Amino acid sequence: MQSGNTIYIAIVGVGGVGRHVIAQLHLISKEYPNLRLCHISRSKKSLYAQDFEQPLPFDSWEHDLAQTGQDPLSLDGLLKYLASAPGKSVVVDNTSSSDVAAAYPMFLKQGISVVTPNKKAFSGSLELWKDIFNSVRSPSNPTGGYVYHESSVGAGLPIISTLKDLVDTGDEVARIEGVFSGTMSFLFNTFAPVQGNGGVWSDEVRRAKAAGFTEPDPREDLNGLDVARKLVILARISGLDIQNTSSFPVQSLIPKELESVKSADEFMEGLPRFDGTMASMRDDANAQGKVVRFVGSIDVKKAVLNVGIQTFDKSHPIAALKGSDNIISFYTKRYGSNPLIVQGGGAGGEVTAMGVTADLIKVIQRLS
Ligand SMILES: NC(=O)C1=CN([C@@H]2O[C@H](COP(=O)(O)OP(=O)(O)OC[C@H]3O[C@@H](n4cnc5c(N)ncnc54)[C@H](OP(=O)(O)O)[C@@H]3O)[C@@H](O)[C@H]2O)C=CC1
Ligand SMILES: N[C@@H](CC=O)C(=O)O
Repeated sequence: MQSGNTIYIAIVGVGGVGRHVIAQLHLISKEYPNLRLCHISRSKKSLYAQDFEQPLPFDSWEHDLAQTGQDPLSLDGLLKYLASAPGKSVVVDNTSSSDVAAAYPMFLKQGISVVTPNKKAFSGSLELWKDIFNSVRSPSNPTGGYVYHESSVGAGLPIISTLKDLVDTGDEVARIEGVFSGTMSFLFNTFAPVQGNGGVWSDEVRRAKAAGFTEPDPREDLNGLDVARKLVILARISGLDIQNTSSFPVQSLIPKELESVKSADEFMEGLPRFDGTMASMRDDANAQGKVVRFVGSIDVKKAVLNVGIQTFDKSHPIAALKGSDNIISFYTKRYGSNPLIVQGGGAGGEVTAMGVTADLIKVIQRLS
């Protein structure tokens, strides 16, 4: 028999991030013996512990999912299943699905906590944002679940927690700016390096996808929306009521001619035709001793957000980034003209899963 203190974990999505979350849960399971893996799903298959007595294995799940996986439960079905658990439960959403994101209030209202790197809920409609945070456990709502989404901005980097700490302790955040996309960082660092020749744009996009930096559909990175989503999340935490990603200018790097192609594969096939355009932009900047980089900024005081390409002197810290690094600067009243800066790998399965697992540990500690 499991005690009421047992915490049941349902993993939704086992791609680049989700599989590392399970591996990291395996690592921490000795420290948290009350943790049970009860459900694992991908888009077309799922596994679940029928009666909660036999938890799913942390090691052989992939084989079991392939061999004995069943049709996934609907989101309502997952809610009913978790609500019947003989203990507390947490949904870990490792998808980029808007449908799963829209279901967070439903889970939270039933006392089921949510941990996720998925940006869709927090950057979607302001109504959904409010519904989520009104459903979270609080003194006035003691039956709600907890929600944590650190990895929705900066992967495993402490961006959301840092901003929340600044806001909660009464600092005045004036401006947040930097490189918010691991994919864009990798692309521009390799395609337009400070020294030496850069690569070919479409080849670098393929490499970013193969490294697990891009969104499931890399057009979501190249169209600027991934960065725009992150800015919406940070702006809302800073106190701005941003309606959605259409509320401010977002520069897209999707060539006009490829805007209407249906699949990501078709897009990748067409992309090499535009390598020359990207190379000209790089070479123009280089001729002025500069490099191009894809950045975002939030002027919190003026409620102005911007996403797009800018040129930087080769000596600028943004020009010197390596790999998939993000660099995010918080200008606040307390920090004055020397911003608080967070920098490091901003994409990839393992580092993103670290942020998710760390959030999960916070939930486990609060529920235990
Ligand atoms: N990769 C990164 O560096 C970072 C990613 N993130 C976020 O993490 C999330 C996951 O990214 P990543 O792992 O790279 O993406 P992947 O495409 O590698 O994995 C997505 C997983 O979600 C599954 N899935 C999709 N829709 C559903 C659904 N409705 N129900 C159940 N499973 C579903 C997919 O199923 P199937 O296997 O069948 O395709 C797949 O297993 C995204 O929201 C992304 O924005 C955040 C920060 C960094
Ligand atoms: N595709 C995203 C993944 C993390 O959010 C990125 O490249 O930053």
